[in-house]
Amino acid sequence: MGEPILEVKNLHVHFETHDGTAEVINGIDFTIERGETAALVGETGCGKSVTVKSIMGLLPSATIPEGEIRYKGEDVLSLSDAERHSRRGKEMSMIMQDPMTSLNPVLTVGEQMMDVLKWQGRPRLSLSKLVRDALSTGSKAEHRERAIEMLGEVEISAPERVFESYPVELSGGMRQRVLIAIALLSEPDLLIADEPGTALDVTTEAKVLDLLDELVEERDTSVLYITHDLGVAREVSDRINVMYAGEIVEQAPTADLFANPQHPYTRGLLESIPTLSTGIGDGIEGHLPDYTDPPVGCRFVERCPHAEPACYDAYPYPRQTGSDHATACHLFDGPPARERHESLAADPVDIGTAPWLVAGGDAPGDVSADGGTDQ
Ligand SMILES: Nc1ncnc2c1ncn2[C@@H]1O[C@H](COP(=O)(O)OP(=O)(O)OP(=O)(O)O)[C@@H](O)[C@H]1O
Repeated sequence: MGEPILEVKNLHVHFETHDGTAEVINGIDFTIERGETAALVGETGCGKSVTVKSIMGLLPSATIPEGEIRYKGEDVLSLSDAERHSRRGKEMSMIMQDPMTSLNPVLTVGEQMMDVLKWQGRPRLSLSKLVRDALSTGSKAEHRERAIEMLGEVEISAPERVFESYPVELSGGMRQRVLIAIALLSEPDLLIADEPGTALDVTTEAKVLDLLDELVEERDTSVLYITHDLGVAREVSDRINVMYAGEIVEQAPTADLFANPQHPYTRGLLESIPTLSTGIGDGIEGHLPDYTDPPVGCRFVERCPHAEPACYDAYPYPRQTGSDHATACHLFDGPPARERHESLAADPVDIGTAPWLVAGGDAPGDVSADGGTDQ
């Protein structure tokens, strides 16, 4: 195992709502190694953005009753706002989902990039430090040159013109490239990419994803990639964490996850990947549970075709189901995949073997090697 850059351990994130406490993130664990691209995959509303905003410290309305987030070994939850702010941008950077709302419409691209270069890594409201730093962080002309160079690196063909443009004057693909340029300006060690191609058409999305892949590979940047699409995760990531209703239900290296998908939810997501022949996937029937009143056992229980009574009552603690594969489902047995956290500790429950592992069993769908299902 390589050196971890980010470790999330037993993270719980709650929100107070009119209907009570929403227990959105329920004890997740995952690690990203240096230079690795990890994906967090799950359908809309399953808690991907809440997870990454917790890592970035961008959720002032949330409480974190338990858990740790370690960046380069440092416990970021114990840092002050100023200390976290100083790591954002410089150490960790984020590309948001929607390029139109992530860019400020009243500032030119150049003004927004210059702001990043001027403010990167500086704690807010520290005037004395600002004055000291002003002497050592490079001139306006140098910042301009660096920003235009970065626009060239994201393959914008007229970088000087785009530097002077307002976001509304650019196409969706150009705006997304600008966001990538801004996120990489400070050469962060960890980049969080929250569905960076979602707002684009399929061809432009593919180009933007390829470009991002190249840029992070050149820089050896670690990436946490957020997507609802397992097909996209397979293209971009070394390791996949499958998330359902605020829990990580399966994690494995990408090739292993596709060769041997285990959790019924993962298999459902695989069946949802559009196939070449039909152009559509089957989707998974049903809805996410209410976060203010989640099931005490498995959160997927109401949608699972293999649910047994025990699944309603017993929390499926993640088990080591392969040398580097973990699954949180009572159909899979194995040693605990992680340290047993008091609040979630559970004894194994025997509900038998996954039907698709039994010869002639009732498989939920034949997952073909290319990730789609044979129709
Ligand atoms: N500030 C908040 N207050 C209350 N609930 C919130 C808040 N932010 C997010 N949530 C809830 O947390 C749940 C998970 O949301 P989240 O945005 O993380 O999902 P997601 O997996 O990123 O979905 P998408 O792919 O649509 O962005 C949702 O039910 C959402 O309503």
